[in-house]
Amino acid sequence: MTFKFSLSKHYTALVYSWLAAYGDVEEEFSEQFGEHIAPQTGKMSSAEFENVSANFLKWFTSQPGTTFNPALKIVDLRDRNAGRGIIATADIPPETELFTIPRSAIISVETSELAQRLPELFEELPDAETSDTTQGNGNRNNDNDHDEATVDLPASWLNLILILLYETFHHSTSRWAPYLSAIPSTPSQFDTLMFWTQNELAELQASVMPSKIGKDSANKMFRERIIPVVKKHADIFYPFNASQLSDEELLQRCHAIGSLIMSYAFDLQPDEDEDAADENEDGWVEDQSKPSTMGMVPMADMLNADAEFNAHLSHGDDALTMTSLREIKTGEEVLNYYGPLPNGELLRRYGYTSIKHARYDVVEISWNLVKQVLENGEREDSKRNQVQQLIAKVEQDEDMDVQEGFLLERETEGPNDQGLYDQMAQFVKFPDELVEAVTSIVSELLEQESQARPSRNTGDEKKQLKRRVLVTLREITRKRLDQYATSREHDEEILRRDQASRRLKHALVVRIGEKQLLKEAGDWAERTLAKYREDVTGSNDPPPRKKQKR
Ligand SMILES: C[S@@+](CC[C@H](N)C(=O)[O-])C[C@H]1O[C@@H](n2cnc3c(N)ncnc32)[C@H](O)[C@@H]1O
Repeated sequence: MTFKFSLSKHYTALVYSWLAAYGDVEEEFSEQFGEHIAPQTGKMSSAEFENVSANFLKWFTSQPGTTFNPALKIVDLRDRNAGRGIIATADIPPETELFTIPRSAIISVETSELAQRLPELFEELPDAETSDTTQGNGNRNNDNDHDEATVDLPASWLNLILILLYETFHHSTSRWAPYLSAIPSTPSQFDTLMFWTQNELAELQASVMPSKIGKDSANKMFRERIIPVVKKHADIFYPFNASQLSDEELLQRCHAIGSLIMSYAFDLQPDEDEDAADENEDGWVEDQSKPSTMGMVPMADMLNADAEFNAHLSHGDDALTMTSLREIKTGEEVLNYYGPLPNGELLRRYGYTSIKHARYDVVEISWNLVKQVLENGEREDSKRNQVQQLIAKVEQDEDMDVQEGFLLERETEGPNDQGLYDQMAQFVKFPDELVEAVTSIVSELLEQESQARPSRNTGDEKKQLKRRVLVTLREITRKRLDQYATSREHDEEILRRDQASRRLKHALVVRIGEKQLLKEAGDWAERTLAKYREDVTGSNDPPPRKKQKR
């Protein structure tokens, strides 16, 4: 069986890591556009909510070529902050067709009225250069310095933003009206990091996630590449006689639509039997060399998701089909998969966290922190000078590329073909590049020491080196943990009390996950060190220390 990796959401997620961005947009949607904006699901009564779901389902099933398994039901999951979702109302066997969406029902360049009215727009937009991406799992030079991610959107993104601006401006006459009413459209409906206040973001403590939001460059992008297009073609974008939005209002509309695309849109791959994607040994297709267009896929985006999931979307020539991967029991939620994302990234892109995604948590270690630990490891000035010289040498070594920083992560396999995991994720090693850089510096230091005091040579230089490297790595995890204002235990206690706001809970899950990973990395260094401790004597290994945090 061949899966598209992350069931297509992966590309969306990657693309959005270019966008990575949204201003602290207050909810200021103009009254004049109220009629075009879907009601806020958060504030809707249950009856209204059900009504919107029912209208959407009726519209969906009336589209030529759609199917919807009668053992499914769209439900209100707002009591657990999960919006709409789909559950099974009867046991569903594996490999059962859940629903089918013909390509003609998807909102994309192929189906868009805007693309028919202004075809030149969709030929004009060149792909933006992706000079600095902020991909979630990539290494990045960051010392919790909160530098801003820069943003460049590929054409498929810009195209879909224009198309959705058009459709939402023309909501009441859009052929997707009942669908547009069922998906979010205002900033207050998103919990993605773009819409968090500074105080809320501060709850992420030393996580690098706030630095990845990139709202300034998103603003720039919208101002330069979207707003001028809408203004130039105002007669087409706005319904007849409708008043036009100010630049600020348009900017806010772009932010909401950008967030919608980030958390709802799919990349529309060609028929998966035809394309040339690379399939790995587990049957997961990990990359698409050239993702084609992006689209909003009604019903497929009503599914919530988790790291363990039970449904898969396949891309056929004429239609996309959602299929069960294993038995889905009565009452169980049908779940999609957004990819191997750490909770920080899940929160940034999708506005929620899940304990099952903790296996993918990561912690970034900046080169600055590594330097600090190496320098502080030496008490004498002369030795510190030596270390600084060695650090400078490593920094000039292009092969090492240390400025990018390093990523701590666990070893973990992907989900199996039932959407489950066969093994636990485990921390098994520090990043090779980090070990290499530290080893290169420590080995030269030891060499200099042994030349200065040949009488102290033990003949066990290799073990000595290994040990000093491990001590440094352990110290790096401690210093990185110190950058967080509170202890993991303290955070867990707040979560346990269950009185935190929704966003604080998400922040807690992210920072607890990162602290937990740092603990596992430190414990791993400690355990490995124990193997060498008895053999080697005479080092400046600082004694284990306990620092109390609140
Ligand atoms: C494609 S939509 C899924 C449908 C969505 N629940 C709705 O009401 O329209 C993706 C969004 O659903 C929410 N979501 C998805 N999976 C979730 C989960 N496991 N728990 C909570 N919220 C989830 C997040 O807000 C995410 O941005």
